[in-house]
Amino acid sequence: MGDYDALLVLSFGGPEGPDDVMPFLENVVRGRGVPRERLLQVAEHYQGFGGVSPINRQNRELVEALRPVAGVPVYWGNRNWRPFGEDVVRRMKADGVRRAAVFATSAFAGYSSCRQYYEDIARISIEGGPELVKMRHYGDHPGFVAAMADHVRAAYGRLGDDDARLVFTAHSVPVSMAETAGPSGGLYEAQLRRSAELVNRALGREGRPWDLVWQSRSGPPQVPWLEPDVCDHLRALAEDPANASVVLAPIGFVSDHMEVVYDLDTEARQVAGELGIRMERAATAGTHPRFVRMVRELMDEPEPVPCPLTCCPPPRRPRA
Ligand SMILES: CC1=C(CCC(=O)O)c2cc3nc(cc4[nH]c(cc5[nH]c(cc1n2)c(C)c5CCC(=O)O)c(CCC(=O)O)c4C)C(CCC(=O)O)=C3C
Ligand SMILES: [Fe+2]
Repeated sequence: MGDYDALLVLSFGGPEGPDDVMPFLENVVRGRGVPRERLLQVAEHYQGFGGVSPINRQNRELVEALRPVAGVPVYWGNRNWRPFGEDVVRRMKADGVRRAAVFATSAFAGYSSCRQYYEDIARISIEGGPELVKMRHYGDHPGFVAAMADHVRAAYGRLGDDDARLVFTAHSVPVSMAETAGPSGGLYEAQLRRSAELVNRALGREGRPWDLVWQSRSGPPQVPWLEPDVCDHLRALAEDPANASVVLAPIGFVSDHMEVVYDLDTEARQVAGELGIRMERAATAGTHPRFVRMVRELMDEPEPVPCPLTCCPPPRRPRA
């Protein structure tokens, strides 16, 4: 349908050793007004894992899983760390690629999750190089929904408690960014809610409660971000003794990132333990075969209409 001669997996990138951590973080926050203290704190999270984020390994595994299904050569490049998108595009040009489907490792609308990938594409595109066509948002795709549902079901199985509270999480963003997501605003949260509802339904749990809460807040404290934070939510749930256990489902992430292994598996797990709540974290979509097949199905859809340039504008710099 889309007639692509290559597939480019475009991702965020992450450090792969202690010396990578600070240069990586400086790439991420360049000009974004993230306070120094927050940056040093996040650097500690990475150093606690030997300076290695799980994201690159997960992306390598995704690329390997895609090779036999994509039907075209598969490339991988990142915004913030090696292999950088700009270098990969030069290789694609040398290989004679003319028109590549771009699969961003972020499923939803919004500045960080969508617009920034369009900015990456504009920045890395070169004269005589491949045309780069970004695939659509896919949080509502049956492949993503089925993969998440399988992983949530497995978490319920490990917990052995069908009555565990189902708590979906996604990366918090500034309230102003959430309000301007999508052509008429609010689309990041609306898509996440829709996706959570579809997963809940796929589990045969319609009518039973689920929550969508936020994690990994950044930025200066005076800037409001989406709330409640997952740890505060666990504290609120603990007030009702009916909430003896919780399944956390990181629906806002397509693979394990530092935000998942630190903010959920380390921090939220500790809070749950202190509160006497039993907790299981569902796996991210990762290389679930249905999720992998989804990527090829996206390539077979009619070429997606690009988002209008007016939606998901970059945040205004907070004044120091
Ligand atoms: C919505 C969203 C996603 C989900 C969509 C998607 O998946 O793309 C996401 C993903 C990710 N965010 C990541 C890492 C970081 N994000 C930061 C900072 C920020 N994230 C934001 C939003 C999001 N981020 C925002 C509004 C900021 C404030 C600064 C700014 O406006 O840019 C910072 C700075 C330090 C801090 O945390 O304060 C880091 C290190 C990694 C890599 C993790 C790894 O290494 O495993 C990944 C996949
Ligand atoms: Fe982030």
